[in-house]
Amino acid sequence: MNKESDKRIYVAGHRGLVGSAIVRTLRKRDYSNIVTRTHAELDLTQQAQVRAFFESQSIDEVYLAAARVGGIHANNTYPAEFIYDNLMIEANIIHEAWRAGVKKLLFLGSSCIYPRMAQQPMREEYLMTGPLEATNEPYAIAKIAGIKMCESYRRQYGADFRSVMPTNLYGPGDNYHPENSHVIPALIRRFHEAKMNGAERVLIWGTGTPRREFLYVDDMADASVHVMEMERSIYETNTTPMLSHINVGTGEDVTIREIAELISKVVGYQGNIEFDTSKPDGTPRKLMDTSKLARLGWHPSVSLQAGLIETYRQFQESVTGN
Ligand SMILES: NC(=O)C1=CN([C@@H]2O[C@H](COP(=O)(O)OP(=O)(O)OC[C@H]3O[C@@H](n4cnc5c(N)ncnc54)[C@H](OP(=O)(O)O)[C@@H]3O)[C@@H](O)[C@H]2O)C=CC1
Ligand SMILES: C[C@H]1O[C@H](OP(=O)(O)OP(=O)(O)OC[C@H]2O[C@@H](n3cnc4c(=O)[nH]c(N)nc43)[C@H](O)[C@@H]2O)[C@@H](O)[C@@H](O)C1=O
Repeated sequence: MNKESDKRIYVAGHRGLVGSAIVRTLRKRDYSNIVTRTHAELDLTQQAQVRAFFESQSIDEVYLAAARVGGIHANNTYPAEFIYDNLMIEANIIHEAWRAGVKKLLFLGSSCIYPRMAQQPMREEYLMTGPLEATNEPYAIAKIAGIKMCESYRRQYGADFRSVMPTNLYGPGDNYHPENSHVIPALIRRFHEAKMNGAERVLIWGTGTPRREFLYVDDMADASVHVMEMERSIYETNTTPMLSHINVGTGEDVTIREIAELISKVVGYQGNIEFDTSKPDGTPRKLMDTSKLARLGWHPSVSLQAGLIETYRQFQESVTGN
């Protein structure tokens, strides 16, 4: 290998929201040797397939952005798939990457690892200090297992396996399924369809009072590469062997009512917004304390309004074709 940018980097989940943004970011930074496999080519829940992949590919670094992902309804309806798939994907990739001598790995967790009623903003050390939110507990338990696997392989084997905890993400390439998606893509689609059909009202799930922190996916990809490019000694000085993850977010949150109003404006919908309180609210608030990553030199660059405008533009282009 002649130079840094030639190293073989495997991006797991490269067709997803975050994986595709990580690939875009790596290419922009002139990394030329990016390895990808579709779900059909490599089922990451299958250990034998994952072992054969790592044994044959001489991978230097891994971004682990493959996972079973969904919004509040999907997490609540398919808990078995959310815990099983995520545990298997993480266990297979982390273990087989270590066996094959991968030099560096980044695991993507989620802000739902923190206790439901955690003090706000949530600092990295609040992990496992209280009960989790019920609607996504199985997914959160799998994500906590991923963090602990990275810590364990670092402690026992000296593997340079790192973890970042993203807040709620959105952006081009999201999943726009009407029920199983996250709130931003769900509402972009609902407001867009209401505008096209001249509907008088749009229903928003829950009370509208929960607060969420939203980060544009290209910022997330940039933060991921920032954490991977950091010197090992800097990562280790800023984490501990038993608490080695780093939060990624904007440090600001809005209510679901506010995000609904903003999306309706961006889409240009003129009707009414109403709330369906038979649907769950989930965690009342999950605002990240992002001061650690800020001290390490990373800051978000895309505002919520600018990110929503670009996301809606791409939704119209790629999903609806108008
Ligand atoms: N979106 C968000 O708001 C947040 C996401 N995260 C985390 O970021 C990471 C990326 O999420 P995101 O990009 O949103 O998710 P997506 O669902 O958009 O992408 C996940 C990718 O993983 C692939 N995948 C899933 N299961 C398998 C499997 N068994 N074998 C091979 N590939 C598989 C999917 O392929 P296919 O579609 O073909 O199955 C898809 O390309 C995840 O770890 C997630 O937990 C964290 C916080 C918030
Ligand atoms: C990233 C994160 O995503 C999930 O957690 P969540 O933060 O609850 O994510 P959500 O985007 O689905 O909902 C946010 C809020 O928005 C409200 N809401 C209104 N109307 C719609 C709506 O139409 N769809 C959805 N999905 N939510 C809606 C909804 O009731 C809730 O109050 C985790 O399971 C887990 O996967 C995880 O880590």
